[in-house]
Amino acid sequence: MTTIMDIISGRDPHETEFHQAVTEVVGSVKLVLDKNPEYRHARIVERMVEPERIIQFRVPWVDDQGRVQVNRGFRVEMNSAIGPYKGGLRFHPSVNLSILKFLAFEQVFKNALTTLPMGGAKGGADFDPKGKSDNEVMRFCQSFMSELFRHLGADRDVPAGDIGVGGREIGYMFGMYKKLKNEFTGMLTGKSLNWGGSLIRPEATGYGSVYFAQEMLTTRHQTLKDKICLVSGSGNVAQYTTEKIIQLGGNVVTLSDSTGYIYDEKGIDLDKLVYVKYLKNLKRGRIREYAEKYPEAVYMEFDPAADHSPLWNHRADCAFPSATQNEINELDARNLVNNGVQVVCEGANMPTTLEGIDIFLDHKILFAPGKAANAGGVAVSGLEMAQNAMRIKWNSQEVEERLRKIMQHIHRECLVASEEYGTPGNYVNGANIAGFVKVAEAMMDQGVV
Ligand SMILES: NC(=O)C1=CN([C@@H]2O[C@H](COP(=O)(O)OP(=O)(O)OC[C@H]3O[C@@H](n4cnc5c(N)ncnc54)[C@H](OP(=O)(O)O)[C@@H]3O)[C@@H](O)[C@H]2O)C=CC1
Ligand SMILES: O=C(O)CCC(=O)C(=O)O
Repeated sequence: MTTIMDIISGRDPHETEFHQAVTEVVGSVKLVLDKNPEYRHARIVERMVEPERIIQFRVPWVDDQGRVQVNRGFRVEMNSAIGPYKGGLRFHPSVNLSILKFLAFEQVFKNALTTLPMGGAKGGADFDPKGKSDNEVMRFCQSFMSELFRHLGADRDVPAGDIGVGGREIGYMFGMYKKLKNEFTGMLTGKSLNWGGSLIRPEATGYGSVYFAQEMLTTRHQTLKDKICLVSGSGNVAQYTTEKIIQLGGNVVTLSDSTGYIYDEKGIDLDKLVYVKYLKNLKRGRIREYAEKYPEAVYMEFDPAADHSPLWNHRADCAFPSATQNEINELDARNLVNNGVQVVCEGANMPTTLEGIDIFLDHKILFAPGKAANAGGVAVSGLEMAQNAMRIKWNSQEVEERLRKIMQHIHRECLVASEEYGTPGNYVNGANIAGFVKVAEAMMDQGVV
């Protein structure tokens, strides 16, 4: 019998990240398909793994030396069964169709979990903003949007940020869209506060991830107070994960970027975090500089040839991988377990390999997959869309309270689904199944389209 994996690996044999994301979901939803043969008959999964539309385009721009540069831009519109396409844009040299298809696929289930009406998409370019001047980034963003604009709209497709795309890039892209379409609409989220952005959107992914960890700990009558936490990354998600952990009494001892990590045994407090935000968001420097400013911290360079990451080999209670995909492999997972970790909460998308996930599940670690744990970002994007549509603005308490309730709801949904399908406490199955059923039901209602 031909399996889903045969179909996708036959069609696109090199898309390893996409295969990984699909393997994980298919493993969970098999339980649903066995109970609901109508989904098999309607070939729901076969349809879900094929993007509704992929847009690929040339992005030419001129650098500060007057040389013409050419990048490749994409938007993968995966599924619009429950709402307009929604998901971030990633600017990073590693961007390709495999990575964007895995991200768009994950986004479909994540967005369904938020309970808000959003379909799933992801896009970006193999452009590296690192080391570029503001003017170069602006010219790139303008060129990127001069093609993508025709596919976007508040009721059609609403991108946001992701790796390499923050407030600066969203601003440049919004400006170009507005000029080309001569309209001011909420067709991007993550906008600045004074022109349509929502309070708490920058904080939302990190805060939401920590709320999710808190909910998981509550099931074991514990809190984050005094817990030692390993956080990877030092960008948007890592910064606000760290902030919320500190607010809840935990102790964050690591941060990283793609070249290395810092270990600060005394803990990163709110003052040090202010410096990290300045270093990463304004100075656009390297995390190494943290250890130069705070000599109590040590900096370790990553060895690209190493079989594990030393960041995950410290004594700790909780781990919040918040940098990128596949940053925790099987050996890292074993190291975390041997070092006493009880909670692994994925702020990044798919940061753990399939083998790593198995280790966590086998050891009954409280393991939250990214599509549940980091859904707070897109949830507040959904709230930004709602505020834009109503032409109102909620205050930060209101938005954060909605975020907290959404994360509690997602946590409950995951637990309920995992129990209903015979794997209690397995948040991977819970998230995949709860997200899948909502999208599958909408696809059944809407016929074969
Ligand atoms: N922003 C959001 O709202 C959401 C983000 N996510 C996910 O969270 C993760 C982080 O995103 P975000 O914080 O927004 O991105 P940022 O660009 O703000 O930060 C990314 C961080 O991860 C590091 N990083 C990036 N690529 C690699 C790599 N290949 N190897 C090691 N480190 C790397 C970066 O280091 P360096 O500076 O050296 O590149 C940087 O510290 C991603 O997986 C993203 O998809 C998920 C949900 C929402
Ligand atoms: O806010 C959004 O629309 C998308 C955020 C995102 O890219 C993600 O959840 O991975």
